[in-house]
Amino acid sequence: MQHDHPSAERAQPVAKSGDADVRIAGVAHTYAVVDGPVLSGIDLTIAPGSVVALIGRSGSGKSTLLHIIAGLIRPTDGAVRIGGQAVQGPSPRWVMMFQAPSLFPWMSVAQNAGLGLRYAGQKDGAAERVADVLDLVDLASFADRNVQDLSGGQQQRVALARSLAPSPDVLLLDEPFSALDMFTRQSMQTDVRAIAKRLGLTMILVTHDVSEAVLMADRAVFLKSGAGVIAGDTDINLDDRARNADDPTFDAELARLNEIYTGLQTA
Ligand SMILES: Nc1ncnc2c1ncn2[C@@H]1O[C@H](COP(=O)(O)OP(=O)(O)OP(=O)(O)O)[C@@H](O)[C@H]1O
Repeated sequence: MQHDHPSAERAQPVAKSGDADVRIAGVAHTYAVVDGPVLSGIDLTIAPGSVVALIGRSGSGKSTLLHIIAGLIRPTDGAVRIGGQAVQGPSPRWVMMFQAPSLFPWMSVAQNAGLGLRYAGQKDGAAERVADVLDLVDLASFADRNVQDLSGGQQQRVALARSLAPSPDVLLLDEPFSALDMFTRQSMQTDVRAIAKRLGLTMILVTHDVSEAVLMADRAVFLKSGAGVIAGDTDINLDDRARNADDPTFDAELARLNEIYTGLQTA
């Protein structure tokens, strides 16, 4: 595996994503089979090119909110706009990455990465674009390999390449690294943040792991279990060089966020 350094630092002709903000206004959601709202009165504006972590305990509605932002669930109330465009369904401009990479096992790495372009109807220059995104995720030399021969972390990189190929404005991550071992997870966290920053992507990440938020995000938004409301919202002011578990400022920021999180559970 070749991820000692973030490939995002390399100069490659990868198309920049358009800087897009995400505006969530008055979003509420109730599932038909569940008593009471899962989300209520969610107002949130996310700056273009920023990385926001949605943190909350199991069942607090994080995934529901992410699915609403992705256009995979229509909210019971309220609306989401991305770069000024109303979200009314899935789009290649806002793409979601899940915990399971769901690749086609009979296809090569490059073929899987190219599927994002096929879904988006972008045929022109597809081979070059696939080569660019595979380079971006450090898999250039794996292009012709069968995805079944890759490690879990490498398969997640293929899924990331597939998501990035159509040059989305917004990348939505639903705990995508939680099945990976600690070292692979940390390199993915660092690399994905670097890639998002390089491309100008707005990124929203769902996690219940506060350290993942401190490693990856510019801002943490806390959802409160039971109420389905935003109960905390704080900037994470860390230099990228301090975003590793060995840095004292990282530890201090982690302790500060843990305190907020713990306080919300007992309030
Ligand atoms: N499709 C669905 N139909 C009915 N209820 C659902 C559905 N999806 C989620 N729920 C319920 O909505 C609530 C919030 O679920 P959600 O998955 O959004 O929370 P979460 O914070 O992402 O949890 P986790 O961290 O466990 O994934 C839970 O009570 C869950 O059981």
